[in-house]
Amino acid sequence: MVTSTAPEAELAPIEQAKKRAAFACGEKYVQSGCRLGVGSGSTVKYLVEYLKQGYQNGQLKDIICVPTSFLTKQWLIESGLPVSDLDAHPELDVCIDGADEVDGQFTCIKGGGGCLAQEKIVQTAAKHFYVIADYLKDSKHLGDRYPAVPIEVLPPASQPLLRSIPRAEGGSCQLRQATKKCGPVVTDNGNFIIDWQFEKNVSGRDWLAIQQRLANTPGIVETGLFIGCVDAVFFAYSDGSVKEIVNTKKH
Ligand SMILES: O=C[C@H](O)[C@H](O)[C@H](O)COP(=O)(O)O
Repeated sequence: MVTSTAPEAELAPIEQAKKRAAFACGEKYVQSGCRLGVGSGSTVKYLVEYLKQGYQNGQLKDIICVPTSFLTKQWLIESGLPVSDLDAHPELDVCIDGADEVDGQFTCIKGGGGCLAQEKIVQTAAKHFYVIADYLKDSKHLGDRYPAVPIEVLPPASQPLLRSIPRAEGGSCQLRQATKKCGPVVTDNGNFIIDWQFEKNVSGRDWLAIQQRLANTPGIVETGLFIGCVDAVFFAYSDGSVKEIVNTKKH
């Protein structure tokens, strides 16, 4: 078992939860020789810390890390971990990523940090997909915790899509704006993000059908809906416990 050397007591409770989820998942599903997709976001940062410790102390040998974003790639490089890509390693053993929300059917919303298209590509290349999350992401119904589905779009399609998505699916759409730059957020792929605020409390919503309609719409690159792909979620709770919830439908 790889142990943490970071002063966990100094972390805020929510950060402690993220770290526990990441370390628990790493301990169970990352072994020497693993070809690993490494997701994006603040929870994944702790996974990178876990990998760094294991790699440096020799408990994780010959691992290959395929990042899902520019920032994750930088973290991996700074940590001295072996970084590759899908050109060199098109098939991965495992992908581990965070999420903005995970519902009772293991459907996830991702992309709150603007990363979703590369995440989905890397996830799809992996045999197994594990989500690491703190207790704020655990929901019964999608939308209980996170208010919108991020959608990556080609810039020339953004204005028509801001109108056509709510017309077709209800709710409302906003072009995500940058905070320290004038204008919209630009993704790692040079695209924009539309946040689709869907209507809440719609019973029996078919997320798969919605995903398929959106994915078939010209100009939409990918959505932050991850459906039917999660093997297990590691939720870390405020009492310090971590629970692995296995998706029995995938096993
Ligand atoms: O765009 C970002 C990614 O989809 C993240 O995995 C997701 O937003 C969760 O990030 P965090 O661990 O920071 O809550």
